[in-house]
Amino acid sequence: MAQSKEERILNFVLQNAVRGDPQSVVDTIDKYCSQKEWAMNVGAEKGLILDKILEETKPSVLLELGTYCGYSAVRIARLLKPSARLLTIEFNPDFAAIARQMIEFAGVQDKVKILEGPSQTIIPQLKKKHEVDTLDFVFLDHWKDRYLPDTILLLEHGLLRKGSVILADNVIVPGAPEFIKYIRNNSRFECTNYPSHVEYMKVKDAMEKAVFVG
Ligand SMILES: Cn1ncc2cc([C@H](O)c3cccc(CNC(=O)c4cc(-c5ccc(F)cc5)cc(O)c4O)c3)ccc21
Ligand SMILES: [Mg+2]
Repeated sequence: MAQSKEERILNFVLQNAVRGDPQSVVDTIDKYCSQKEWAMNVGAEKGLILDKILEETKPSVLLELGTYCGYSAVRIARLLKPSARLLTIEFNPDFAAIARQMIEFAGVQDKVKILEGPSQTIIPQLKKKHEVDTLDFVFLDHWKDRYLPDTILLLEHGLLRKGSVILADNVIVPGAPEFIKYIRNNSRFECTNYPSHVEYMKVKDAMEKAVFVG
C-alpha cells in the first residue's frame, strides 16, 4: 500500500529524531515539512507563540481539538509540569494512529491522552467519562467551522472557569470568521491577536487568544 504523507512524516521522525526527546521530534517534523512535504502542523513560528502563552498560563488540565500527527501535542507536553495532563481529540483514525506513535516516540505519553472521535461527541463526555472539572487551556486547531460551535459547547458544559485560556490557530488562513466575530464581541472573553504566518509559508496568518473572564 502506498504510504500516506502522515506515515512519511512519522517514519522520518523515527529514523532521524532522538527517542524520548520531544524537542528533537518537533524540530525533525519542522525540518521534513519545510524541506520535503508541507503539512498542517502549527509549526515553529506560531509554535513559539504557543510556547510563550503556555509558559505564562502554566496550565494543569489542557484540551486540544485536532491532534493530526501529534506535533502540537508533543510541543505542548514538552513544556508541562509532571502532574499536568493534555487531552487531545482526533476523529480521523489514521491520524490518531500516527499521533499515538509520535507521542510515544517523544516520550510524553504519560502526559497526553488521545480521545478518538469528533469533538462535538467527546466534549459533552469530558466531565463524567474523562474526569475533567474545568479546563485551564484549550488549543483549537481542528475544522475551522467547528471553532465556534465547540467553544459554545465548552461553555454550555461548564468546562471553562475564570481565567481559562482558549488559543485558536489559523484565524486568518484558512480563517475562522464566525468564531472571531463571536469571541471578540462577547464581553465574557478578553481577546488578543498574535500575527504570524502559515506554517512553512510566507502567507500571513494569526492566532487568537481568548481569556474567559467568568
Ligand atoms: C470535529 N473534529 N474533532 C476532531 C477533529 C480533528 C480533525 C483533524 O485533525 C483535521 C483534519 C483536516 C483538517 C483539520 C483542520 N486544520 C486545517 O484545516 C488547517 C489548514 C491549514 C492550511 C493553510 C493553508 C493552506 F493553503 C491550506 C491549509 C493550516 C492549518 O494550520 C490547519 O490547521 C483538522 C478534524 C475535525 C475534527
Ligand atoms: Mg492549524
